[in-house]
Amino acid sequence: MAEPAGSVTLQVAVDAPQHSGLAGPLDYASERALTPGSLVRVPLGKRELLGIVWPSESQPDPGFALKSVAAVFDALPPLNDEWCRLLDFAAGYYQRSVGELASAVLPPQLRELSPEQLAARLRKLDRKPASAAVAPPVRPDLAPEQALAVQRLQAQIAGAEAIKPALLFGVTGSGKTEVYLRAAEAALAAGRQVLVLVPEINLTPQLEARFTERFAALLPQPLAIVSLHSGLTPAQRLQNWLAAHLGRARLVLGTRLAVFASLPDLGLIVVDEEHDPSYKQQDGARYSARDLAVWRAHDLKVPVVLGSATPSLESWQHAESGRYERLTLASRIGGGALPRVRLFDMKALPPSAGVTTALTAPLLAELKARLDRGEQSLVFLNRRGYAPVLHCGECQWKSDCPHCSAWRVFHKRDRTLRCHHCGFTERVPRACPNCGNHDIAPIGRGTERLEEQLAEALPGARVLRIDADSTRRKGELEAQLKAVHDGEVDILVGTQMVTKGHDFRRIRFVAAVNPDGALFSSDFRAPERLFALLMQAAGRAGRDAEQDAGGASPGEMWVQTWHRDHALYQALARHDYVRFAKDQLAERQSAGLPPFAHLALLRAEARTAEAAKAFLSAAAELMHGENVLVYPPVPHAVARVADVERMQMLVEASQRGRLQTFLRSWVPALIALKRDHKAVLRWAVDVDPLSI
Ligand SMILES: Nc1ncnc2c1ncn2[C@@H]1O[C@H](COP(=O)(O)OP(=O)(O)OP(=O)(O)O)[C@@H](O)[C@H]1O
Ligand SMILES: [Zn+2]
Repeated sequence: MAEPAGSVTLQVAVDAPQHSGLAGPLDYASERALTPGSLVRVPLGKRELLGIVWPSESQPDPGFALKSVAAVFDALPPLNDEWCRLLDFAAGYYQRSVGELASAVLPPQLRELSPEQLAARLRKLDRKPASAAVAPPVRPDLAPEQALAVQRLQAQIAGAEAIKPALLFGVTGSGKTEVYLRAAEAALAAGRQVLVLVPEINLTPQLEARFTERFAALLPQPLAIVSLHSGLTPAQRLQNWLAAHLGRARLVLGTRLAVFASLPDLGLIVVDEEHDPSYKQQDGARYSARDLAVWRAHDLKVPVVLGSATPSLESWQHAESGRYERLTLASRIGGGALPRVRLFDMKALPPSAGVTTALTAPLLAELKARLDRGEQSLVFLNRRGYAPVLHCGECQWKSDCPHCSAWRVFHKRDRTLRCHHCGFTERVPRACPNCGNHDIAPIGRGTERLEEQLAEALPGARVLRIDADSTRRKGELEAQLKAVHDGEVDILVGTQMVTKGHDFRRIRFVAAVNPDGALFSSDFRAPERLFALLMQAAGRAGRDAEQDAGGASPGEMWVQTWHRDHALYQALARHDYVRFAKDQLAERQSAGLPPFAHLALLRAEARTAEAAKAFLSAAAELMHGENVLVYPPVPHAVARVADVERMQMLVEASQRGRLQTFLRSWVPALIALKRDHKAVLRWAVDVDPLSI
């Protein structure tokens, strides 16, 4: 029966911040019934916002006049149930409102366009020309281990095998990408869409090129292969999102936000470098795209592949317990050897002139020898800038940031002191601002200084630095990577930006010059991250087996360390992730840490540490007799940023369900509690926090 005009009550998810107390979808009146998942515009306070009609039971008459839906995006098919379930789950799990999460993950332009404008964009999609015809690609014959992995995945895709998340544990250069390509091919052939997630925007062009090369002939329709990440222009992002939503895009490649793409025929999810911390969103709704990918695949009963040479300990534990199926690629393509890892004992180094703590005499000699043979090398230092701090030898002044509990980093190129936390930037002073001494000097080194020192020590060498500073402008990174691939670079200096994922064919030698810092961090995940980073870095060396055969010197990695005997380095030297994981998991288990316990972190920020702490202490008071353990509030590792003090408090539960039950009642209580703590500027709950 058609209802009279204005009489339907709809639930609409809108971006009302959770802290406003408007947690769930809100009621609106509508002239006609709308399918759940329809996009609408609705009034909220003085504004008009994008909303999504949310699936719900039929609503009783509220007994008062509701505001009406202002406009309906009729031209756009509604988001489907599966998408709404994903949002519901993620919002609940990470303790945010559905509307807030939806607004964070939908293309920003959707919020700005009117229904007419959106309809015009949709028409524009129809006018996209098809790509030029290309020859079918040549596919390499699979190595035996690859073939086995592909076969297992194909069995799941074909429905011949029960669906179970697969952990593709493959050493660097073992051809994991080829396994993704074959699995994707099977899913595409079955008429399904494929979602491929990568941790870094930087890695998307390379991956897009590989997938396009493989599938361009199979998928000639316009927009059949698209990417989704925050580096796109708003118009591109909307276009690609729409293509996915309409089912035109068959293959979607993207960063963590792409896990929320609307994909009506989704049939396979790939998460490359699944251990990478970038999969965790670090503000707003702090979701883990990796974990949501696993949830989404489970919900849809489609296969998901998590790939890594150094899986997260969470995933590894699932493989050990049998919840995930482990698919192993133990050898490199072409039978190439993994690079030999040499732990270089800094204590044993005889003091000699001209030797700095990073560029030791033996390291320079090795780089020189490689240079003379025309081989490429990579020097890895995870710190950008020229030097982490400037120092006055007279009065001991240091270049601290006036707004943060951190040093300002010296950047020589533009002669600035820059705070990497709050961005505060000043010209480098000519003399010590404290005592006037002219002799102020940098302490320590970043990539910029390393680059300079290398160029001085090895005249004639073509040294290139790649880090966040050298790649600020669009296209710079691509150009720099191309120079490396084309052999126009002898020595590449870089941060972790260059250690991840790149298929460098010419690099034979990798040196990590100062990695010890993370060994003694208070964060229990620091060793896991360091190990992964160094394994990745090592993995950039000697990737081309033909060069091995061609008599080039063996691929090698040097680690300059003061702690040669540390178990982490010993495992690294043997490429023994399995042993490393076993040791770490034993430690985690005896300490009651994840994956054997489940954590949430309550963070609070205020002008004073006392105010932040008072809120956290009061929050702890709220939870009497609960099944969770609360640790005392502690300052954040960088306690003050931009004049704001940051405190945090850890909550631990033995089971995920218990933690969730607890959070469901605690978070609303925190919203109320905040009203009595006016000095608190911001607070947030981080579920499954990554850095502590
Ligand atoms: N079966 C195969 N035959 C020949 N070459 C292959 C095969 N599989 C992969 N390759 C090539 O081997 C190289 C390494 O593969 P790939 O980049 O997929 O490794 P990976 O396991 O993803 O490495 P990493 O973890 O270091 O990124 C690539 O250049 C790829 O084209
Ligand atoms: Zn600062």
